Amino acid sequence: MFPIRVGILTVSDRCSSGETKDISGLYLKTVIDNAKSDLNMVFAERACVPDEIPIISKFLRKWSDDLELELIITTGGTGLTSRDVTPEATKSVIDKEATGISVALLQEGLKHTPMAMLSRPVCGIRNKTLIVNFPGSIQACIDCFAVISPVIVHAVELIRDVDTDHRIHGSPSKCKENSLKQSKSMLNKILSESMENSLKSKVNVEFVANRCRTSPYPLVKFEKARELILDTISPLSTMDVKLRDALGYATYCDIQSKESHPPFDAAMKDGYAVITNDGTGTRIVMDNTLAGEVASSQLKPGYCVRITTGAPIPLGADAVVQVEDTVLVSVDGNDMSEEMEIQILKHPVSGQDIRKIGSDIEKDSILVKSGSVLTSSELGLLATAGITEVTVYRKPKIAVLSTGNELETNSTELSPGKIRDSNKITLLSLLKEHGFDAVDGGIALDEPNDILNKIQSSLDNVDVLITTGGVSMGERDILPDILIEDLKAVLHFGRVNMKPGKPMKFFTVPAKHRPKFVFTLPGNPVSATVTCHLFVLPALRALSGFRKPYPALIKVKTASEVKLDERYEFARATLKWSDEFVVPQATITGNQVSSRMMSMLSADCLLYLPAATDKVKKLPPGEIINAQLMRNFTTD
Ligand SMILES: Nc1nc2c(c(=O)[nH]1)N[C@H]1C(S)=C(S)[C@@H](COP(=O)(O)OP(=O)(O)OC[C@H]3O[C@@H](n4cnc5c(N)ncnc54)[C@H](O)[C@@H]3O)O[C@H]1N2
Ligand code: MOO
Ligand SMILES: [Mg+2]
Repeated sequence: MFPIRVGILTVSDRCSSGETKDISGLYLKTVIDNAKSDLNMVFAERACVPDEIPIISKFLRKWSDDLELELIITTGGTGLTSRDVTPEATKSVIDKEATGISVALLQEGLKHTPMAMLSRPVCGIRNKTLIVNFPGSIQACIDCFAVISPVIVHAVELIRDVDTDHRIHGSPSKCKENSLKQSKSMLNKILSESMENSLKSKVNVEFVANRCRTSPYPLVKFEKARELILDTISPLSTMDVKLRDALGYATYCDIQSKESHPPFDAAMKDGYAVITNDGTGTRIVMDNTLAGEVASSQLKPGYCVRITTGAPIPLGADAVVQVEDTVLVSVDGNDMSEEMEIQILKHPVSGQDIRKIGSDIEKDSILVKSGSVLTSSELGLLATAGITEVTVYRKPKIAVLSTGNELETNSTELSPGKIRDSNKITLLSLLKEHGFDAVDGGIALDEPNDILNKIQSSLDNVDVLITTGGVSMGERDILPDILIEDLKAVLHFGRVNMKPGKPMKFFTVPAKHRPKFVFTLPGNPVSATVTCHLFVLPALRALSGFRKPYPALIKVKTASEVKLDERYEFARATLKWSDEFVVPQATITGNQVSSRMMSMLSADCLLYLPAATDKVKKLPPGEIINAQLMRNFTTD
């Protein structure tokens, strides 16, 4: 059958006055344009009219009577407000109602929201034209189009009395589903482009034959790239936080103890506070002091005070004798409720089992240096010394943006040519593992305007943007051009002589208060993860005021021969400790191709493998090299 010509009539006062953009109409047009052959439909007419019955019905009549369109989809004006009159206008022009379609639309809507029951779609036939009412929202249009598209061809054939033995229709085929999925991904583009104030990129992707055939970005050494990043970065502003909110932050200044600890001479044992000169022998128990109390009387010769660990030493006492070195001599009264006399078995030494005031922490001593990361230990120490609030560097706000036309999320089944966006979850989680929260900046299509708008909307809200994909030599690897041409970004380096991660770039983008930092990581999942470890995490630490931004390297021993690459390589390896080895033994995790996340999975560390030279092309087994740990170790 001939393709079905579709008219799209948007009914909305606000759209027709130009107050808002007709996104739903644009979506329906795009879905039809995109899926011509799959759905056997072509876009024919589109208009946007106010919520007025005479105007709506005029268009419906004209498109049916004069243009003889097979299908008219209206969007908008189906609700309950006094201005919603699309169903009335539709009723006024149709000859027959197609109630089943209305029911199907309502059923679909109700799956998503009970609000769908407030829509009053009317579907019917005028002449040979099928007219269907969709609600105005973009989500409703997506859902409703998915519902009607599998039956439309057949419906039109029936309306036109076509010999249906030869009809081109059927159940919703894979092909149709795929077209719809693709249109959904186009929707992102439509939405970002039709947003008010959306930016238009200057980058042109049309003249592909014009592209550079060699990379314009010089290769820099790994160490140089790291240096360029840290030279650009200075810590962000500071803030005062309560101790319990300070975990993982770096201190702005040296922190001094406000108090001595212990704040008094304290017992280190449960026993008796004594006078050393009394030596061994019997003592009268004159008092007792629990931790938290202060003995009321001064100790006299021949007496002792029962004491618990942590309790203040009574005046006059100069040693504590642990209870194990004493025996009971007599009790006070007939029950065992109170000790009267005890015997000291061992001669005490002056100062024995007494923690002197300030022996753990001296008042005014420096407890934590500026730029130290606050872990549980620092926080415990500060709490001990009477610190309740600290000034720390704030951590950067971060967004992670994936780029690529091929990326799909949330679909149970992938469309042809598509893959899942795995970089997003990897990077968000990696950052979190290292104490940095980041937000999802979405997915940008490899389209200049979409990339520009997605970058800009992230940059509006963050200090650091991390992107993946679109930075190598492909015709749609346009991310760097957009940053430079549209956002006036300063490129600090454009390629690094390393494997994986060669096309990684680092930019600063001028902004009102302070520049924003953009790390454009390669799209290959391993390259993105490894460059995040090696460049992004140290940069985030530096921004957060960490005095030591780089992870420490350990020495490891190669388990077998390692072939060296011409680039400095960061191979993923597992580590094995054993009593025979002085250093752990590193075994590379199989194929190290940059797309293979399996190589990261069991890896304990990144091996720092030097680049091959004319003389050295491989490392023998047992060679000692540097490695960066990637996880905490536990054992069974
Ligand atoms: N002619 C040349 N081609 C390539 C070169 C080169 O020097 N000359 N470099 C290669 C290297 S090395 C790398 S690494 C990649 C980097 O490519 P891009 O950063 O431009 O990334 P894309 O082309 O967009 O994607 C590459 C690869 O990764 C997949 N990908 C992208 N995003 C994701 C994601 N979010 N989740 C999962 N997988 C993703 C994408 O589908 C591609 O397969 O370029 C080489 N080419
Ligand atoms: O530099 Mo790429 O990251 O090797 O695959
Ligand atoms: Mg590419």
